[in-house]
Amino acid sequence: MKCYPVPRENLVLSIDNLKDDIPEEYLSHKECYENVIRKGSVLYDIFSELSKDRKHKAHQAPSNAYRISDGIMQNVNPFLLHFALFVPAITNQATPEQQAEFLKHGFGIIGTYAQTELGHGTFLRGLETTATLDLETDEFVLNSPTLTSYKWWPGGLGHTANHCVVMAQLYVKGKCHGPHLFFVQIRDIETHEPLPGLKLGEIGAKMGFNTADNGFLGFHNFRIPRNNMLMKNSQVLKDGTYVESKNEKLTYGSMVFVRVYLLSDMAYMLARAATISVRYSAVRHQSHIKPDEPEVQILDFVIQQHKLFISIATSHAFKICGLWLWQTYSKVMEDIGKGSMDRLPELHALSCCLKTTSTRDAGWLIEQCRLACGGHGYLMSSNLPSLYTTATAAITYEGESTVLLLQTARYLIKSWKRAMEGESLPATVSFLSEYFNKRYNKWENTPKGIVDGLKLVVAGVTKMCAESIQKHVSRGQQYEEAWNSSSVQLIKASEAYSRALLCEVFWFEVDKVSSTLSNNLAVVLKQLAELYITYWALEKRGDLLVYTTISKDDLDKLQERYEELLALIRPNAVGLVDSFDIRDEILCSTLGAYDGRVYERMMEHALKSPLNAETVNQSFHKYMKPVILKHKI
Ligand SMILES: CCCCCCCCCC/C=C\CCCCCC(=O)SCCNC(=O)CCNC(=O)[C@H](O)C(C)(C)COP(=O)(O)OP(=O)(O)OC[C@H]1O[C@@H](n2cnc3c(N)ncnc32)[C@H](O)[C@@H]1OP(=O)(O)O
Ligand SMILES: Cc1cc2nc3c(=O)[nH]c(=O)nc-3n(C[C@H](O)[C@H](O)[C@H](O)COP(=O)(O)OP(=O)(O)OC[C@H]3O[C@@H](n4cnc5c(N)ncnc54)[C@H](O)[C@@H]3O)c2cc1C
Repeated sequence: MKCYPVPRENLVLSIDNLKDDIPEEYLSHKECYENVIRKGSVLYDIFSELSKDRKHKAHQAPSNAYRISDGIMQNVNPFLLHFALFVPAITNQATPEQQAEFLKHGFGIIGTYAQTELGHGTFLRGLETTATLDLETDEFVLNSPTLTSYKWWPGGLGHTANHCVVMAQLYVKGKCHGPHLFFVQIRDIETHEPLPGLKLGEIGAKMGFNTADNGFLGFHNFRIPRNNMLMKNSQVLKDGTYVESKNEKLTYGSMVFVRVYLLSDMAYMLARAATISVRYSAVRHQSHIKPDEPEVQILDFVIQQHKLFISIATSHAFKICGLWLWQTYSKVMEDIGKGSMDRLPELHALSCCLKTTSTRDAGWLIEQCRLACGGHGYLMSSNLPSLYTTATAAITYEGESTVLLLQTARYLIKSWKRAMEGESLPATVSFLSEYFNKRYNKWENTPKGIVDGLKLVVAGVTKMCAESIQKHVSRGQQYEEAWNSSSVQLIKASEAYSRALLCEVFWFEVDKVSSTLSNNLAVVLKQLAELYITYWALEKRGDLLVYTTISKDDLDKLQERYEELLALIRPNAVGLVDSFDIRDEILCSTLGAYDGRVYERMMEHALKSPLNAETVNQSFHKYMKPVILKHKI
């Protein structure tokens, strides 16, 4: 068996059969898939060795080794779900004995996480796949009773995975106990043929993610041993006794893991887009600032700095907040391991709003980076279009953004009620209790002052939501109807909360470590953090005018400071994206390569187009020429 040392980028990137002769955009849908499986299998082998060394734990931050695959795959790795959800679901939701059993083949099996169905993605209690206990045979019988109950979307499900964790409604002795997770083999290990009683396939071409092999799966009286239900939190005994979980939401734990992780993932996606667009903006000369001087680097246009520097700052914000959220996640997982669920609602609320904001921001900021590169940003060889379609998928997967923001709003409203009753609150929402004492505080035009102002916005909007719900209830609506009637404001409360969290954590984490950094580094990091906070104060000036004592004069001063920060960051802009340290082979961009040879790389890439293999394409003679000659005067 090949034995790899812990992979380093240069080891992985030096493996010849991981390189593409033809750029992926010129391959067919099927060739694309076959190509990523070819490369993914090599990486899977390497990462399997790596993961064995690291003994995957439920809440250990995944190594960033999988980032190397971004460069190799140049798209989504169909094996990703194995590492992102299948293994974490088993280590999170199965007993130790089951883990030993299900993972005994180590990386000899390839899994995915099959929860979403054709008819349901958000409303998990509405999932239709059933798992019914057969007491006589000590098995569960899995069925897809309707077309809408077919599993639909799981990554790697179409043609890659041979196992999956399936979420199905548990039926024991005629009673439904709600969604539970089951370990299911779906293909023969040797032949890879679908097992009898299954209908498997891929769901077709998508806006992006086209190498993720998202698939569908239907069950027809498919039997699995009773022991294949993941039984760490709830159990079904041999005699059919159902032992319920201490908290039914623990079943959803695997989703929390990915949501928490996505903050860091988006930091990395943005770092790539910022690197490409800032480097390109340093190379591209276009137009004049002073009429009698040569054409300038487009990075010297202040509006270009306004478009791009927020992406540099946001990448650092997400990276720092991602570490903070990861530490929170790990602590809560440890508490749950000791039997305490107290902080699970807080973790759920934090992960929901931060996953949503980070994926949404990554989407529009990557698009802003693309647009800032003009026509060349529209080329697939710039890699900006692919970064956009990959990042924006995350706004939907792992919990659709609107739905998750409403989850956080649920937590904010509950916290507001507790605050009004004088209860003490977790630190992440304790500012709600201080609203009435602080809402008329004098505005401070400092990063801390802005953070305090953003928190007042959260409290003010949350109060408005609570009053709106109460108003609808007093007019005769049921609470759930009143909730629905107030949902536009509830989304606003969650968005404001998420922004305040990001600004607060970014500023105070940077402030905390700055004394340990070299002066130059501390200065630049603080400039980025202040740019981020000032950017969002200006974006949210309307809310600040409503809920704080900020004045027009304060805002004018903030605008001035923001423009000062752009000028201060300009000399370091290229150095800042270079410090993301993303190699050309992983950046995969003709516009963003370290050596700045943009035009040469663009031409080299263009010549790889199959269309350029001949000077006259056969279609001229077949189709064009007859028409031209017919109409020739
Ligand atoms: C080498 C290593 C690599 C590793 C890398 C990892 C990186 C990852 C990068 C990308 C990876 C993969 C690409 C694609 C992956 C995509 C995978 C998927 O998409 S899997 C499917 C995801 N689906 C969802 O997220 C579904 C969203 N829906 C829900 O979560 C729930 O249905 C709901 C929250 C919307 C509704 O819950 P419901 O039960 O219907 O009821 P309520 O709304 O009333 O909530 C009741 C109660 O429960 C609490 N709750 C809900 N969810 C959770 C949770 N997850 N955790 C904890 N608590 C939860 C909620 O707060 C309520 O509590 P109350 O006390 O009653 O208020
Ligand atoms: C690229 C990609 C990869 C994926 N990978 C996987 C995977 O590996 N495994 C897996 O199981 N799933 C996967 N999914 C599925 C994904 O998790 C679902 O698409 C997601 O959970 C949303 O569910 P849905 O698509 O059914 O949309 P729906 O839930 O039908 O939502 C549609 C619209 O209705 C709105 N809506 C729904 N409920 C509410 C509500 N309560 N209040 C207000 N508005 C509401 C939503 O906001 C949304 O705008 C993937 C999806 C994508 C795009």
